[in-house]
Amino acid sequence: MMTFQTLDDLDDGQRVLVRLDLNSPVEDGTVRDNRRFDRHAETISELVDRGFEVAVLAHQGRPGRDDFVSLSQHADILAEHIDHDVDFVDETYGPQAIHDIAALDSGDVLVLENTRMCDDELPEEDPEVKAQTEFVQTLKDEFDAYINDAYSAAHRSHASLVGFPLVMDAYAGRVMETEYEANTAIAEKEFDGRVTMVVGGTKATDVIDVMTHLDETVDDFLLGGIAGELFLRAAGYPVGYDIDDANLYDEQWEQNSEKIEAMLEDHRDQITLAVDLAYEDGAGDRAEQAVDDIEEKTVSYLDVGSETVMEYSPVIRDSEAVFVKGALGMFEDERFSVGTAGVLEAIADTDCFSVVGGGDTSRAIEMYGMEEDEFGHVSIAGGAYIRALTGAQLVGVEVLQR
Ligand SMILES: Nc1ncnc2c1ncn2[C@@H]1O[C@H](COP(=O)(O)OP(=O)(O)O)[C@@H](O)[C@H]1O
Ligand SMILES: O=C(OP(=O)(O)O)[C@H](O)COP(=O)(O)O
Repeated sequence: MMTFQTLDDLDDGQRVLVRLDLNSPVEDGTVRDNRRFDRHAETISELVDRGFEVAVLAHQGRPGRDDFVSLSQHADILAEHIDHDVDFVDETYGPQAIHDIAALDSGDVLVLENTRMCDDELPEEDPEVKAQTEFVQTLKDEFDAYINDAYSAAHRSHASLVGFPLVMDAYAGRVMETEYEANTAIAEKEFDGRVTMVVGGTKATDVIDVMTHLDETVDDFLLGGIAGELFLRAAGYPVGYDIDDANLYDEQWEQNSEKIEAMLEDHRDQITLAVDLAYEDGAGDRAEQAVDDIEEKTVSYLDVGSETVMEYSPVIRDSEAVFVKGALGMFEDERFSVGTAGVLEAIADTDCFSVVGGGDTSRAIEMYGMEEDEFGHVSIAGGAYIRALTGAQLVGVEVLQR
């Protein structure tokens, strides 16, 4: 199955450029530790132990969003996970970065600044185009090899993910190897019984794209989060648009409304929408409202309601396989964890085969007292894993396999 080179094929002690996915939740400017650090720490520790000189590339957030911050905090969190010094430079490939890279010694680790702060990183373009960018052309000469460990970002055709393998010796890191193996095997599985997909989170565009390709594999889509509200909007409810200065709904509605309307038209019997939603009332408490009673959206809905969880749980109990992508609510705040924790508990209580994906969503497992081994596979990938479920190749994996 696997045709890329791995760390087993690489001689020790070389100068390596390693792409990780450290994209993390950011709350009031503070980067929250999560499973991605844990997993990538294994790759970095192995490289340190084998005497490599290591420079790390990673992204954080998207330009224009609150989570678009520097990687300086990530360097500190990574250092704690590998129990070893990690340096940081606030450039990705400028003169200071090149100076610090040149000064690396055996076993040193240097995190370079957020790749999305470079003009060349975005937007998505062909690997051949990305390989010719100044970003890739400048860094390629500083290293003996490129290692991609960022399976969870491998669905993006960005310079740091697809440019380097075309111009350097390229290898898969340990996370890339294990996530690729697990997710490819899952995509090939066949289930006799009901297959359910729980769809939530903030990245509606990713999930809607994939839903349109999974309509023959998945029997029931249970919706929540931002995607769920957009589907409610398409079904005629007055929700699913931005109020205040939020930027979660309208842009994604513009991009996806036709697809959502077509999904509802062609597959209404496979799609279950929330029957109630939760919001913060004037006293700061959780309040719930039936969607049928909403006349106008005057509050931000931050979770699905308890009635919805009661409707989703029996569907999960009757399923042979359940795939989760994205949280049903803002579970980081306990008041709005009812949907996400309720659905995960229903999965943990049954014998079904399950996959929980997403850097953010998988955090809810520990936060609400569940264990990883109550689920079939907990992936640190969200969008990449559901795309892999469709059988599609991920561009970042494809270039490693050339
Ligand atoms: N209604 C909502 N309003 C605001 N944020 C939400 C809502 N529902 C879910 N979220 C947020 O979605 C995040 C997960 O989104 P996403 O990035 O798509 O999933 P993942 O990281 O699991 O792939 C969670 O951190 C959660 O707070
Ligand atoms: O967090 C990520 O994806 P995910 O939320 O689907 O798990 C990846 O780092 C990709 O980030 P992006 O969706 O901003 O390109």
